[in-house]
Amino acid sequence: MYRKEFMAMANEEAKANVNGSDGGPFGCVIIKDGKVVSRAHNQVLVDHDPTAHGEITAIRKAGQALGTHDLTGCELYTSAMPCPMCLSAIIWANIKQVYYGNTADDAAAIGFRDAAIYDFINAGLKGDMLALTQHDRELTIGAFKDYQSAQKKLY
Ligand SMILES: Nc1ccnc(=O)[nH]1
Repeated sequence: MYRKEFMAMANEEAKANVNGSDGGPFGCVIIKDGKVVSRAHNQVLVDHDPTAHGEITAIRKAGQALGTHDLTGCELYTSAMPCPMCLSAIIWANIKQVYYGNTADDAAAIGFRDAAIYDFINAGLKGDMLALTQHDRELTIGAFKDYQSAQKKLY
């Protein structure tokens, strides 16, 4: 169930980057059983890490706090609509509930590319944002096959 106090907390994290200079104005809080597991803001600039979005940083901290990569049962509050990278990370983490404040268009209005990346994906990964081409599958497929065989031996 949505609780405004947690969105306010995510917003406080976002505002920390308006006054400070760790990165963009994005904050995130992860909740489990009504308790804060982690809170974080965008650290792209301070970490020299383009993946250090508020959501990714909060997921990393939650994994450390809970001792697992599986955040089943957690809820995520973010001050802005997750970008495609963060959306994927949230799904990989098995988080099933996300509450967000600002929209991707709001982020575009202050110069962030979230909406442009969604447009690229919706256009079937075609366009000049990224050249994405497949090569030499016969070279790379072996690791997948070996992984599958090894896993099967475990059961
Ligand atoms: N939703 C977001 C977009 C960009 N950066 C972030 O940290 N979060």
